[in-house]
Amino acid sequence: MNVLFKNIKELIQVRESSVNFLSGKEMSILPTIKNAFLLVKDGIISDYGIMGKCPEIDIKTIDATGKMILPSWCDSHTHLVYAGNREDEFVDRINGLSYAEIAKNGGGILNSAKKLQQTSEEDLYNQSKIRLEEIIQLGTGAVEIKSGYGLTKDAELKMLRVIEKLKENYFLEIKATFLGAHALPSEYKNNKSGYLQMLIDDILPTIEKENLADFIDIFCETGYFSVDDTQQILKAGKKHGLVGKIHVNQFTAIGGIKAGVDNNVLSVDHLEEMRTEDIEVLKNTKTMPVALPSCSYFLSIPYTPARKMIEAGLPLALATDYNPGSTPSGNMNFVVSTACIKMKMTPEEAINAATINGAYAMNLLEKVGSITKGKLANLILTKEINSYNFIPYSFGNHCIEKVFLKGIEIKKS
Ligand SMILES: N=CN[C@@H](CCC(=O)O)C(=O)O
Ligand SMILES: [Zn+2]
Repeated sequence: MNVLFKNIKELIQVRESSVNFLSGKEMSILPTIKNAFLLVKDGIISDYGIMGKCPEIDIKTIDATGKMILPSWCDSHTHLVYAGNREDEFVDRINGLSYAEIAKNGGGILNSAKKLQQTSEEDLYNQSKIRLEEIIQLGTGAVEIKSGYGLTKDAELKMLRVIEKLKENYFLEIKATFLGAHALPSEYKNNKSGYLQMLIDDILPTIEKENLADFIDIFCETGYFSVDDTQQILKAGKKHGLVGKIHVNQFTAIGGIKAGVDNNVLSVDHLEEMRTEDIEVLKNTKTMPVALPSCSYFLSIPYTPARKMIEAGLPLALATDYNPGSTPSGNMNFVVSTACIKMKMTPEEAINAATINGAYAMNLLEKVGSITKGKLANLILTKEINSYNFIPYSFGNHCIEKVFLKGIEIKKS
């Protein structure tokens, strides 16, 4: 698709050449061009600059007077393929039960797994595509989606095939993660090593053969999977060509971050409970810390200590964690606002964390995350706003007028 955007009030996140992820002080710099044009050819960003240099060509033109353009959000952590909902557990928590107590009583991840196992692949696809279309309208142009609500070979593969089908049918970038080690199914209640062996010997070879995943993940947490389990799963995933990611330090800090770094994981996600040693171990590594503020909001647990981490020179990405239990929301606009309001990130830091650093956390930096020649024209066109600070300021709302994927305007279906 070819299109020329003219009179853009401010073109946000402009990077001459593809940068690596942003850390520490770099995160406070958000390069922009005021009164700009942006030229898209064949779905790719082809040129941009000040209006004085706008080319005179005869192609579809969009006048963006008073409006801003920024790269689409990059949401590097979701579980948006799931069956049914868990609003009953939400009420249980209001009435005083904790997330852990609900899980202990057969709720939580096992509750979602039961529902998913009983749902056909077609039904699961239809439920999931509604959520995918919803997040596209909310400005997400690249997303990672995990399995992990199957917990049997059939159901895990069903989830990954649904993700594959979403990839085929939608224009946004999608990465798939195998999260078989999300919780221990009741059939394996007293046989955790047997379950891990089943994931490794039975499911991983099929995933590799059918090319169904890019990443491998595990819930490294007290009561779920240990640091040793994490090492085992990450190593097995690597053998099958999967890059590691981990759910870690959500409720307790048990040394999982070090295990992740030792295994060169691409990202460590959650990080609500961070010790000084966890921050230290992340310094000068290629592992992206990922914060999920909507999860902290929904579960009323601590927020990832963004200021401490950025001031220690670390990078930080922001993602939604869209899932039926801890975060039934895939709204990156809310994530960016909440990061500013509750984690005291500046708008510049939050936008960098939700674009460039999110793209890095999905190995998608070559394609998305900034306005750079050669990257995909996955774009947000805002309504008329005074400054980009209005994006996080208008929390609970959003200032998106239109979204474009590969230069094509995606209208609500
Ligand atoms: N913490 C582990 N997994 C999900 C929540 C799972 C659930 O409650 O369904 C998360 O990232 O928050
Ligand atoms: Zn998660």
